[in-house]
Amino acid sequence: MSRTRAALLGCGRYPYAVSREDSSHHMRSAKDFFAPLAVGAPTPVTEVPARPSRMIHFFDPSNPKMAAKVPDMVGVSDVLLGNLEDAVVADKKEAAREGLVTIAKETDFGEHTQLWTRINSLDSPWVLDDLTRLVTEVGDTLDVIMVPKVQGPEDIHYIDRILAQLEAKGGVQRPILVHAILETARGMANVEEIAGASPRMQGISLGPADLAADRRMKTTRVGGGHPGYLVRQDPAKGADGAPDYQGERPVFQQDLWHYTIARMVDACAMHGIFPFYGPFGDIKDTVACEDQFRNAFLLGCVGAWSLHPVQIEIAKKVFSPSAEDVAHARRVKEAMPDGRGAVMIDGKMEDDASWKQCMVVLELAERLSANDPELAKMYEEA
Ligand SMILES: CC(C)(COP(=O)(O)OP(=O)(O)OC[C@H]1O[C@@H](n2cnc3c(N)ncnc32)[C@H](O)[C@@H]1OP(=O)(O)O)[C@@H](O)C(=O)NCCC(=O)NCCSC(=O)C[C@](C)(O)C(=O)O
Ligand SMILES: [Mg+2]
Repeated sequence: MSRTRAALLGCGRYPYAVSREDSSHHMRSAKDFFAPLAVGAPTPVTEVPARPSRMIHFFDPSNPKMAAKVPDMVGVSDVLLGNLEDAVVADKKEAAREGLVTIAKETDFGEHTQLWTRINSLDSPWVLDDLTRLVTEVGDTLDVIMVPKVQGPEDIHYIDRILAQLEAKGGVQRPILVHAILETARGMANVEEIAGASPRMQGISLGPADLAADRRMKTTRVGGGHPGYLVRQDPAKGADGAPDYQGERPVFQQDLWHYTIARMVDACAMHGIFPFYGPFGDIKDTVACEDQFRNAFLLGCVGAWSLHPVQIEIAKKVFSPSAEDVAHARRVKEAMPDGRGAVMIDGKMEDDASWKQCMVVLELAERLSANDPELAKMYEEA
């Protein structure tokens, strides 16, 4: 804002009045950013650990059948998430919270499976007890807390501080990380600031159902495409040379979530955190689920949610690079060991930039196969 304009608006006392574009008023100083927010809280991480998180498998800790399956899913799912929010009815909220405390205490999650939770929304009557109970009782077992319906960086700042206070109170040894769900138009408009709001930020997921409702999109599906969202080929010319509007014309269904996912991926990449596609509600349509997951994988997401055991395998398949891509990446690395110059491989140009693309694939393949002998074997034979 210019000084004249600031004066005209009656804020002439502040010659450098903070404009809306200047977000620094939301931020702590760079030097304080990695200091604990409470005396006795663990020191924040400077880098988000890149642990395999191809699927975040949701279970309802108040559902005895689902809860009983958790120990068998250790080592099968990269992430197990005890859900306390939507899909858990109001009179089961406490049972879900207590169920999760018990599961966290009694289950050995091993080295490769993380335990996450999704807490109730910040305006709900349950969230304060969710945080207090979980962090002080099982804070050292919980890797990530997923926060629903995040509207802006102020929501993350609130969580950041209260987590530090509770970690200090519970003697938690390492900081619990935070994952935001993008499910409101305001959250979407603030996604870059949300991604950078705290060193605890681990990642962001798309929440397609709440987001669709909040935006007044007209799909009633939980994620996935829509046959009405399409482009149609031009009409062919009729016998008289005029367009034949009545003739058959192929249509191409488009991805309803393309803009949202792409923007979320950029926000996450710019802040060194991880983007995830969210849920795919049509459990029986495993084919379309795989397609949606793959679109997200290709655009940069590292994983998706699994709502039903059948979706774990889909995510594992999609979010692990294919043997073919790994083999190609290796060939490029062999042809250009230091990643410089330009060469031809199978009639295609490879250079410094495509070498980097190959490194993304190889690094992911290495990280995943370190935990998964089957995958390691597949890549070895590729
Ligand atoms: C879809 C439902 C109702 C079908 O449940 P079902 O019982 O009808 O399915 P089934 O095929 O008959 O189940 C077979 C067996 O698998 C078990 N089972 C089934 N699911 C699971 C599971 N997740 N984890 C572990 N076990 C599971 C189930 O208990 C059963 O066990 P049994 O053989 O012993 O009888 C059920 O799978 C379910 O409740 N899934 C989780 C739903 C959920 O968490 N929703 C919230 C996330 S999506 C969301 O919130 C939106 C978002 C982001 O916020 C936004 O876009 O805005
Ligand atoms: Mg939701």
